[in-house]
Amino acid sequence: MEGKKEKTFKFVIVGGGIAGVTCVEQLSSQFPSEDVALFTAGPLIKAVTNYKQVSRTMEEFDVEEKPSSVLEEKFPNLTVIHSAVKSLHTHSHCVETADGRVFGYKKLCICSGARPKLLTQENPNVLGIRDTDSVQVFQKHLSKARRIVIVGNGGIALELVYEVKGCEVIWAVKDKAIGNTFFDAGAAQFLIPSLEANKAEVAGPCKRLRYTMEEPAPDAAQTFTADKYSRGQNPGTVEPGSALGPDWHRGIELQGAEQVSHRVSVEYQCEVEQIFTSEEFLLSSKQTLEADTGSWPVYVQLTNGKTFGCDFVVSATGVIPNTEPFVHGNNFLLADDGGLQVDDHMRTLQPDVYAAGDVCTACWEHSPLWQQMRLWTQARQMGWYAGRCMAADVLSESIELDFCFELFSHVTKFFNYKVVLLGKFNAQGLGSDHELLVRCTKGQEYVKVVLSRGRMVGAVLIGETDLEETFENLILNQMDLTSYGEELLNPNIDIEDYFD
Ligand SMILES: Cc1cc2nc3c(=O)[nH]c(=O)nc-3n(C[C@H](O)[C@H](O)[C@H](O)COP(=O)(O)OP(=O)(O)OC[C@H]3O[C@@H](n4cnc5c(N)ncnc54)[C@H](O)[C@@H]3O)c2cc1C
Ligand SMILES: NC(=O)c1ccc[n+]([C@@H]2O[C@H](COP(=O)([O-])OP(=O)(O)OC[C@H]3O[C@@H](n4cnc5c(N)ncnc54)[C@H](O)[C@@H]3O)[C@@H](O)[C@H]2O)c1
Repeated sequence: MEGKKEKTFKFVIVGGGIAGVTCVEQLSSQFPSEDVALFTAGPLIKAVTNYKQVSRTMEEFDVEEKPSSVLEEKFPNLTVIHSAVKSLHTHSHCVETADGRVFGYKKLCICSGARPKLLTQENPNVLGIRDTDSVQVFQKHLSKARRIVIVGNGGIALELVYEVKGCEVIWAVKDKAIGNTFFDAGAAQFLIPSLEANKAEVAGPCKRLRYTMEEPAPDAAQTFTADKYSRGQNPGTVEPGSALGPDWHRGIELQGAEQVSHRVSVEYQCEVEQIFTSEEFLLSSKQTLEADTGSWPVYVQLTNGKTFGCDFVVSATGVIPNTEPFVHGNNFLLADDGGLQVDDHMRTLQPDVYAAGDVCTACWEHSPLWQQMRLWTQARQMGWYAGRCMAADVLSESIELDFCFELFSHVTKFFNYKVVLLGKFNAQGLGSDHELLVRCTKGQEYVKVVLSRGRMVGAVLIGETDLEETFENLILNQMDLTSYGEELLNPNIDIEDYFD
C-alpha cells in the first residue's frame, strides 16, 4: 500500500448496488452520528423504493437508479467516494482506491456484486448483459443483427428470447427443457407456446417487482446513447456497474435489423464446443453450416454437431462474484461458485469484514426450505441483514438469523406470466423423497406443488393463481396434507377458505 490514510470511517460499504445501498441505509439511519462511507465505481446508485412486505416472506419493491447525491442528502453522516476499491488490507483495516487514496475502516461490508461469466473474453462478438453499459452495447449490436445465438438457460436467456424481435434467435440450452434454473419440464411445456405466438403488444396485469431508471420517461421507447451513463463519465475505468433488474427491458428497444416479429429456434441438450471469428472459420472451414449461406462476424459450433453463423452471441451463462480486489493478500474463504463465504451473521473469515449480495455465498446451515440464488430480493435482504449484524457487533448485542432466510420466495415474470417460486420449488436436494402435484390450464396457469412426507415443501405458480399466500402458509406451518391428496389442487375448491 502506497498512500497515507486520509480518514477512518466507522463503517465502510463497497458497492452501490442494491446490497450496498440497503446496508448503507440501515447503518446510516441507526448510527446518525457515526461516519459511514460508500465506495462505488459508478456515478449512480440503486435505490429500493415503494418497499412492501406482501406476505410473511414475499416482498414487492421498485428499483430506481439515482445519483448518489440523493443518498448523501438523506444521510448527512454519509460520504460517497466515487472510486473503485483496488485493494483491501485487512491487517491494517484499510482500503485503497483506484485513484490511490487510502481510507481506514472499523467495520467493512463488501457488496461488489458479480459480473457475467462469459463463454470467452477473447471475442468482441460474445456479449454479456449486466449493467446499463452492457445493455447499450447489446442494443447497438442488435440493431444491425439478422441472427443471434443465445447460450444459457437461466433468467437472462428467458427474458431475451421473449423480448428480442426483428432478428432470428438460436437458443442453445444444456438441458432437455427451457428455463431449467427456474422450473421443470412441465412448466417449460406450458410456456413454450408463448415463444411461438406473436407477443401481445400490451402487457397484461401482473403483480411484480418493477425497475425504473431516472430518465428517460417510463414507457417511452428507450434508445441508449453513448454519452449518457457511459464509461465516458469515468474514463479509464473497467469496473462493472450495478446489475440491472426486474423489467430492465421495459421501454428499451430490443429490435434487430429484420422485419420478423419473433423467430426462436431452441437447440436442446447442447453446449458450445467452439467459437470462431469469421477469419478463423474460413481457415477451418470443415464444418457444415446450419441453414446458411454468406459470411457472419462469428460462428458457434455446438456439441450437437451443428454450427451457426450469427451477428453476435449472448453468453447468458451465469455470474462470477467480483472478489478480486479484496482477496489478494488476505485470508478469505471462497466458495465453489467463487463467492466470499459468509456465516449466519454475514461475516467473512476476516475480522470486521462482512459481505452481502451477489458477491457472497451463504455458507451457514440453510433452513431446509431456503436456498441462495443471486437475485434482487436476496441482495436487499442480505444488505439489510448485514447492516443489522454489523450494528449488533458494534453494540455487543446478539442477533438471530432473519426470518427472510427461512423460506425461499421469488416473484418474477417470464413470457409475460407472473411466476412465483416458493421453497424447494424444483425439489432441490430432495432426491426421490418427494411427490409432485400438478394442475395446468393451457395458456392460463401452471401450478406445481412439491410434497415431501405429506408436507408441502415447494411450489411453482405460473399465471394469476392467487395461491401464493395460502401455499406459503402451508409450507411454513408444515401441516400434514396427506389426507387431502389431489384435492389440494382441485380447482373447484376454494383452497384459501379450506385452510382458514
Ligand atoms: C439483466 C438482469 C436481470 C435481472 N433480473 C432480475 C429479476 O427480475 N429479479 C431478481 O430478483 N433479480 C434479477 N437480477 C439479479 C439482480 O439484479 C442481482 O442479483 C442484484 O442486483 C445484485 O445486487 P448487488 O448489490 O449484490 O450487486 P450489483 O448490483 O452488481 O452491485 C455491485 C456494485 O458494486 C460496485 N463495484 C464492483 N466492484 C467494485 C469495486 N472494486 N470498488 C467499488 N465498487 C465496486 C459496482 O459498480 C456496483 O455498483 C437480474 C440481473 C441482471 C443482470
Ligand atoms: N427474472 C429473474 O429472476 C432474473 C432475470 C434475469 C436475470 N436474473 C439473475 O441474473 C443473474 C444472471 O442471469 P443468467 O441468466 O446469466 O444466470 P442464471 O444463473 O440464471 O443462468 C445461467 C444458465 O447458464 C447455463 N450455463 C452455465 N454455463 C454454461 C455453459 N458453459 N454453456 C451453456 N450453458 C451454461 C446454466 O445451466 C444456467 O441455465 C442470475 O443471478 C439470475 O438469477 C434473474
